[in-house]
Amino acid sequence: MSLGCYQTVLFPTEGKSDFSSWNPLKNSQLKGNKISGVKFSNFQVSQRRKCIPMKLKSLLSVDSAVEIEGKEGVNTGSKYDAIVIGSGIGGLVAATQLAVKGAKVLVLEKYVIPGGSSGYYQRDGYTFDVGSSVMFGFSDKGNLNLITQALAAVGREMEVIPDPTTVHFHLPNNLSVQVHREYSEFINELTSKFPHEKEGILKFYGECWKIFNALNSLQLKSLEEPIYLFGQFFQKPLECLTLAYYLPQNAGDIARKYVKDPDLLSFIDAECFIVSTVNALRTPMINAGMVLCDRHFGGINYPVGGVGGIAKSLAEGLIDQGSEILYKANVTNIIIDRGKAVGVKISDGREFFAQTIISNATRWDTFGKLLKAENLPKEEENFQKVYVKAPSFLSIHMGVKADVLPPDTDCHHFVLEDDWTRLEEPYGSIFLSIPTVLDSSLAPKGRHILHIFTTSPLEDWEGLPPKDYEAKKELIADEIIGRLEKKLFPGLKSSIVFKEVGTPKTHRRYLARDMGTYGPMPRQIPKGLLGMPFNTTGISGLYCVGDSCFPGQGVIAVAFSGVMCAHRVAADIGLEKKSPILDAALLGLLGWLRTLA
Ligand SMILES: NC(=O)c1ccc[n+]([C@@H]2O[C@H](COP(=O)([O-])OP(=O)(O)OC[C@H]3O[C@@H](n4cnc5c(N)ncnc54)[C@H](O)[C@@H]3O)[C@@H](O)[C@H]2O)c1
Ligand SMILES: CC(C)=CCC/C(C)=C/C=C/C(C)=C/C=C/C(C)=C/C=C/C=C(C)/C=C/C=C(C)/C=C/C=C(\C)CCC=C(C)C
Repeated sequence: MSLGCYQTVLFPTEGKSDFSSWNPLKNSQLKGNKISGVKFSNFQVSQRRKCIPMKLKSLLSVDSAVEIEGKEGVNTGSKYDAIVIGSGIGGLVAATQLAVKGAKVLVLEKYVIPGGSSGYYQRDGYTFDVGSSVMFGFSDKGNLNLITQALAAVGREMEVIPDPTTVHFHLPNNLSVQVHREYSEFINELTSKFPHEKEGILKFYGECWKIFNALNSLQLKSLEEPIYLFGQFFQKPLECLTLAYYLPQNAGDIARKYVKDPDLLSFIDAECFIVSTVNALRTPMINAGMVLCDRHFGGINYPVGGVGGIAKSLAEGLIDQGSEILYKANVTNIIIDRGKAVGVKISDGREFFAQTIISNATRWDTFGKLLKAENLPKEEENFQKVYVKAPSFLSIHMGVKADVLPPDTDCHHFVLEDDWTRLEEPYGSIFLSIPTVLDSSLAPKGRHILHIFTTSPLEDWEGLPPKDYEAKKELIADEIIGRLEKKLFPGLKSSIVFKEVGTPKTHRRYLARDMGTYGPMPRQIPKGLLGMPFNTTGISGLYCVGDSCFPGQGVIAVAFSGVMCAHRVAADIGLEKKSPILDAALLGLLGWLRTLA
């Protein structure tokens, strides 16, 4: 089965390459501005693979993007309906949703391929996901399969491989829990470890299902658009009231209503930490409900060929709709005219203008770098009071000899060996994904990919001379790998055939995220999702999309923020119904509610 084409893209790690001299296409088959040849992989169907009937239409060739780079196709003087700064999944979903509503959109991306933290890179026959490989919202059922829906909106489908186990936890006191795809199997496994808490387990996860079912019954659009929101309240009053009830609540408080065992509460903390980088007491209950159930409802599904295919397909679909993407376009300023955002300037001096500007950069980057920090709107001040930047990550991408993994090894692991208090500490918890367990085509024959990551603050890596920086990378990576060798895979170190380490500086540089942050996290105990801003900002014509918008971190979460953003922008530029009076009332109400957080 042919897979489509891959361009070899390098994702150099800090200290190895200089960005200005970096030629990302040097290993590809590019000639001039065109891809002249592509690499097709033949698939070995993994035994665990059971494809959901979605056919892979294409993984994008980047021809169109490269042509745009040749300046054809982009009308720098003309007005677009929207300019999107950044092509992370949030930005791409906003852009494609707007394009299918009839808007003319220009996406400006600093890097050479789309996707941001959902991008990919290739080395020595391996295709590595830059970030996580745990894909929620990628099934063929319900209303919450937002990744599937975003692709379908622009006529794209991807073949996916169902993951039988979302994650295998390896926790203190030798607690090992596999989160099976089948809900009943997961509950059986958890209650077998905590038989005295069976009722509490059923009640806590039962509340998660109440939220999930309410969410899954709604048509998801902008919660900042009153005609839609009131319409949903009218059509589904119970479901909307359920969501309104849980909106200001956190998962940890609800867990404590039913569960007393401290190890079980710590397990629920670990469940939440994976999706919010904070413990359950600080994780909004709506987000917990969403992810702790979607993994059983639609299941976790891995895209054949790697996560990078999602962004590539969206970018291709966007261009099909008559909109445009310009790569290596580093936006340095948002242009404001009489208080309204009207355009952007990129680092080579070119300016582009549009009716609306949508920033997929983080709010810290948008309001700290692309706009002058002294003009920080009140709303943003409030956001920065309630949310801080989550730490960045140290990531290790490795190729290993396949025989080091025992048969039936799960794809995703979370490791915290001895001490629950280290859960949120830097280098405390280890995330491990082995996507080749599901899709063997991502690595050369007889090899597996191990993608290991752990939280790490940027401060740990600043100010080091290059030699010390390299030595520190080796030292910390060696320690993390050693822990995995001891806990999971004896002989791991000697099985390594490829290894590349990325630090928070790498994340900052190549994902253009302030401090290399993973996303926003609440400064203290939040009021659930109440304080999380939506897409409009204090500046007319300027919108934000991505993980510093409601509902926060996560690929599916930023996809939802993209859907919401496109709807709100479409209403504001006349492509969807709008009521100025109701708008003013709802936006005022939402602004006031956020001040309560
Ligand atoms: N790190 C991980 O492990 C990982 C992996 C996959 C997904 N995720 C999830 O994805 C979420 C982030 O998605 P997202 O859509 O918000 O953003 P993103 O950070 O993935 O993408 C933002 C994009 O904007 C571009 N950009 C930023 N500033 C720019 C500028 N000034 N000019 C031009 N381009 C610019 C970046 O290059 C990047 O491509 C995270 O919350 C995380 O949960 C994380
Ligand atoms: C006032 C008002 C407006 C109100 C009204 C009421 C209502 C109606 C409401 C509504 C609401 C809604 C609709 C909401 C929604 C929500 C959602 C959709 C959410 C979502 C979420 C999601 C999330 C959070 C996700 C996340 C995820 C993540 C982060 C992931 C990650 C992963 C990783 C890191 C990986 C791991 C790995 C290993 C283990 C290896």
